[in-house]
Amino acid sequence: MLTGRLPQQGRTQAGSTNQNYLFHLDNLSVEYGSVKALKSVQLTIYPGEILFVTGPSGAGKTSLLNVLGGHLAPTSGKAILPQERNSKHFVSTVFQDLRLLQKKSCEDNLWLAYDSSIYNSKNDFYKEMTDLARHLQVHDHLNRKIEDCNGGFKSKVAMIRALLSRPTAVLADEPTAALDKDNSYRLFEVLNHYNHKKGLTLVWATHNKELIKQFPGKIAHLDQGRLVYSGHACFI
Ligand SMILES: Nc1ncnc2c1ncn2[C@@H]1O[C@H](COP(=O)(O)OP(=O)(O)OP(=O)(O)O)[C@@H](O)[C@H]1O
Repeated sequence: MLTGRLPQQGRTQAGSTNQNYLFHLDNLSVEYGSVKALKSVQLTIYPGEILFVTGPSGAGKTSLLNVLGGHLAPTSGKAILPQERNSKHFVSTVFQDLRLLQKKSCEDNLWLAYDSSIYNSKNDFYKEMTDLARHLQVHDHLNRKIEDCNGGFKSKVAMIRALLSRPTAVLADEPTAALDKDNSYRLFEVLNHYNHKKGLTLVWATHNKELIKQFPGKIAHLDQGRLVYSGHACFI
């Protein structure tokens, strides 16, 4: 089994922020009317890191991912995002609701990620798509309509679509919520492989402590909108 790389690069000796980061949140807050979803969050994510965002329901995990993906503007503070600094960076988000086209087949949904400027040919894209589908054991049913698939199957399709866009970073919001233990591990192994092979940065909101223990990375733990712990996962 592949294991996660401990993310040391980009840190100065004293542990302070240097400029090689991918994402940087500076004293960032998000409010929805009177609800304070994120409070003065300070967070830096470096290229090639695996970061698990943890915390109880309502702690602010989705809000944090939405800020990182550029889908939600902070109420105050600053978010410095890779996709805004450099157009060669692409950040792909797997939302909790997956955002798949229900009436289309799985394969049609995956083809939405095809971009002729990043693939040499449609054959190359098709090969990568079928390889990923085989690893995640969905290859026999790619002609199924999304509306006819179960939740776990759909989350795998959404993750494959995200990876096919060859992103710098994947932001995934509870992607294993509908998966059993074996399928959760299988999905994470594929992501871990992309992390090792291609330096993919992964930010993963999850309640799944077993998964975190199995694949070492870092943790950002939120509680009522505050980032109360940021560091290596071995301390959970
Ligand atoms: N669009 C919104 N309008 C008003 N309040 C919101 C909105 N989105 C989130 N909230 C509130 O902001 C807080 C943080 O929500 P968020 O969804 O970011 O937390 P979470 O940790 O992802 O929760 P969960 O694990 O249940 O998905 C919660 O109190 C939530 O009710």
